[in-house]
Amino acid sequence: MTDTASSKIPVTVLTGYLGAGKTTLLNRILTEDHGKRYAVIVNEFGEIGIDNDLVVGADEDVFEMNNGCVCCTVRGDLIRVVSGLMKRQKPGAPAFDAIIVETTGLADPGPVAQTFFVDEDVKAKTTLDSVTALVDAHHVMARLDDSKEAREQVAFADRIILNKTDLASPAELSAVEARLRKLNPIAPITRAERANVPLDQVLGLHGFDLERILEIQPEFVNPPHGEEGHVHDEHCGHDHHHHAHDHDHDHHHHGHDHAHGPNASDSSDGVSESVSGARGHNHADDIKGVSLSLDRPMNGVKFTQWLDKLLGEKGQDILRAKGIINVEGEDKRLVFQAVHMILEGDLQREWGANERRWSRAVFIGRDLNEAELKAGFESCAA
Ligand SMILES: Nc1nc2c(ncn2[C@@H]2O[C@H](COP(=O)(O)OP(=O)(O)OP(=O)(O)O)[C@@H](O)[C@H]2O)c(=O)[nH]1
Repeated sequence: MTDTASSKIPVTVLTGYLGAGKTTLLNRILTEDHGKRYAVIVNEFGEIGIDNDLVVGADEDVFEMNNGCVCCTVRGDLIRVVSGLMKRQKPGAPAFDAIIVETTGLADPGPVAQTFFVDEDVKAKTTLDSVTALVDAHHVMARLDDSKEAREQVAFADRIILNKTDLASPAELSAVEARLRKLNPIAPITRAERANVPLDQVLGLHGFDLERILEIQPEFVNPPHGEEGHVHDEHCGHDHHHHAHDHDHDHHHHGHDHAHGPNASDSSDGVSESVSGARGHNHADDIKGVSLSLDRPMNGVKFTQWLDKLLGEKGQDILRAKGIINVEGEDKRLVFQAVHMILEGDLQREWGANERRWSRAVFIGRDLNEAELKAGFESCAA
């Protein structure tokens, strides 16, 4: 590949399933004393900006791409944001040393990475440095079983960070590593707690390997179906007669069914584990996000009890929950985070004088009862 990488802005894509530790790593990168300027692009699930607010020093250079359906809209959004960033560059004095893209936990990193090869404008100005996958050592085995996205994220990575090692035994960690190796025999695996990896293992790797990606996704540099330049071939996997590409763009829903080609096939006992059939693209697993908000202050005790009970009862199905709560009588924002039943919460910075003081939360999971969640959330009002 000919690449005048030095003059192009390196892009690091952070991937990894819901709750794996992407934001934790991002915050580490942004707070470390490196004297560099990073532009951050956050792609979040659900229509209420929460991730954006959980990124430290988020005032300036964080760009949000807010969409439920990553696979279809992310490329347009990303091109728009990256092009916008480039306009802020002055000749000879780059405004940014690097761009970091945090993808949603439900995303196949393919379309994001693809953007840097397919769009001419973006291609001319940026270079994909690496795709780094965060893995939750405690939950990943179950997710590799039931989620094609989780498998894709691992398979696609140039580097894997096996995070949350504090939540797994040495034997479990070895078993996880063996499984990751089957999906991705090449990417170095680094163990980490709270994503404490040296930054030189994440940034400036020159690690993106197009050759390898073309083995996993032969369609990688072919613009998607329906876009200019798309070439139909045997990898396309579409049924052109029933072009079942009509997902509803209701942002509460990620349960759309793309029916692009064969479904995931998983053989966990083979030598290598396959991600899916060629370009299989099926999110039929009925995962959806429910966004909740309330302008009235909340009773902190009621809210905590409600959340504990909810996670205790439905934690298996709640893949991820997080929120920022306006607690009555409290000047600080209560931030909570959950991955299944593992809940963390603490009071973080004070509400700003001009900040809208409201509570908001997002729950992502299977079979979520939106009406029940909403009623429960609102019953915590002070
Ligand atoms: N015990 C433990 N918890 C961790 C570790 N790393 C991150 N966490 C916690 O795991 C939760 C999820 O971390 P995030 O960094 O928000 O995960 P994420 O991948 O950005 O999540 P999404 O963007 O929602 O997919 C938070 O509560 C973190 O504090 C770790 O190494 N050990």
